[in-house]
Amino acid sequence: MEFKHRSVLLEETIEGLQIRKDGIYVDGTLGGGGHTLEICKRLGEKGSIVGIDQDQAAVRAASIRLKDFGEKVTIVWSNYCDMKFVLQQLQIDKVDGIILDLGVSSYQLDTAERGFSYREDAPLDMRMDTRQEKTARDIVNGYSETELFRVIRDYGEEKFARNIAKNIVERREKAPICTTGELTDIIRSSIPMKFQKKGGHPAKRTFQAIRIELNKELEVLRESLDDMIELLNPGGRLCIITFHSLEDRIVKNAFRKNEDPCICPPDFPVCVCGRTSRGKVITRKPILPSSEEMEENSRSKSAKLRIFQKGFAEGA
Ligand SMILES: C[S@@+](CC[C@H](N)C(=O)[O-])C[C@H]1O[C@@H](n2cnc3c(N)ncnc32)[C@H](O)[C@@H]1O
Repeated sequence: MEFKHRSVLLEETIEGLQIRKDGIYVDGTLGGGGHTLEICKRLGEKGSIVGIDQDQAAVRAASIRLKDFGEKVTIVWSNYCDMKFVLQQLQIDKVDGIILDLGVSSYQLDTAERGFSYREDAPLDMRMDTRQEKTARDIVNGYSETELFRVIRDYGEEKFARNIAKNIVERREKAPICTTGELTDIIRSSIPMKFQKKGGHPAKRTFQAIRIELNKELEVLRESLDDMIELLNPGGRLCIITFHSLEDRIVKNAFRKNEDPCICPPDFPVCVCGRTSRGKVITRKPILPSSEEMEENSRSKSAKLRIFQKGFAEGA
């Protein structure tokens, strides 16, 4: 199947990165290589980019799409939480810009057998990295009712999480739940009809929740942001596109924390507040897609871009 994905907030992100011709950049969520391609076009002879994705299909597709840029691009099949290690292996100490365009690609959603979509019947999988053993099927059939409730409520912000968790547990007592179609039927039967007409497909929030839990999307993001800021050269920028409020909150708070200066009294011998201003937040309010983009690409509707710039002096 052809790798189809329309890059979101493309111009805004490229502008936000303030690309230097001789700079080194990292795309931590390479996908189809849409953002990386635009960065490559703006790089001079000495500039380069490292593209990372944990999905092998994305790595393959981007390698083909970006082949004309030769050694300017290095593509790595990895998780962006290992960015520091990946760069160490490539003998790169600091970079001039990092981009993350979070979530799933259209290719992942539209490839039925990957099991991300509630629109088609396929095995319950949802792994971004197929080297991982655990799948969505293990969560649906293995988590306790309380754990399922927590995941669906917290990561899906689903009003009917309790009902859905209860019905999953009831159904799997008869036979394991193996397909996206079976799960979608259970979700439908757990949400009162009048609520199914609002807020998109009734299974959307529960599928999102299980995907986030399985791929540890929020933990990985939370634990990687400080490292990424650390990896930037002075003046370097971190641009992050999020697709739901849970991700956006993590990014917003991490950026703020890295902007706030130390608040310890000046006579304290060591810092106890744990804050050191490492730069500034460029986007007080997130950048949103234009109405034209939202109209042309419905997947962009929930996108938000936030930008952080590394300071020229630590603690400044
Ligand atoms: C929205 S797509 C990126 C699309 C890309 N910017 C483009 O324009 O073609 C998100 C990609 O990030 C990857 N991804 C998500 N979380 C990741 C992680 N923690 N580490 C590496 N890749 C990740 C997914 O596999 C997916 O291919």
